[in-house]
Amino acid sequence: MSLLLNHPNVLQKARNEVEEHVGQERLVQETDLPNLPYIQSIVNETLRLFPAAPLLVPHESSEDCTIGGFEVARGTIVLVNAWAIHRDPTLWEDPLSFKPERFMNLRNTGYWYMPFGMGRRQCPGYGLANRVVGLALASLIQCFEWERVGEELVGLSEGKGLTMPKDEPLVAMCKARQEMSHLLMDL
Ligand code: HEM
Repeated sequence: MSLLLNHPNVLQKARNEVEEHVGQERLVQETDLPNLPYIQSIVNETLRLFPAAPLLVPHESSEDCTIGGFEVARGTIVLVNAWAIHRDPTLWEDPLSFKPERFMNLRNTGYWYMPFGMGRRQCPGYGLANRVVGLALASLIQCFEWERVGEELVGLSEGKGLTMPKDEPLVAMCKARQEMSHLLMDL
């Protein structure tokens, strides 16, 4: 939401997608998600810039190996800096900009995108997490108008903690959309 408030054009594009594929006569539901690739791209792009586990979780190498020219002995604890990989300018064009479009029609993200880790110990909850976050975001966009509290952009600085919490909690203005009030009143 913070990124969307700072990029109203992206928010508008996401709303257009929901309007086009879901409309105003019913609430968005899980089965709509495959038809909402831009919403999914917003989730992907957010997790690229702000991965919830920036260093993933510690792994232990099960055998001697070489990673990027470094010899890693068996039994070494290895931390993968997904945050740095996600912002590497040799892997991403304009890496610090919030551009959900970069994930549209991208079939394979390769080894440079790993908000849920990778391989055998990849997060088993990633499908559930993507659906829950995508559906929550789509619902917030479908049902409410969102605005910043002032001219100033929402601060995106990171607080302390392993999961990169926001430094300051988000404060925003939101109101139910007139067009959706007939559905919201029945909830
Ligand atoms: C946006 C939400 C989530 C993010 C960003 C996330 C991210 C991650 C990451 C980075 C790992 C470590 C992968 C590695 O070893 O390198 C992990 C592991 C794990 N996650 Fe998630 N996760 C999310 C939601 C969930 C949910 C909803 C569940 C369960 C329903 C879940 C269950 C697990 C479990 C059990 C592991 C340990 C897997 C293993 O070590 O074999 N996660 N997650």
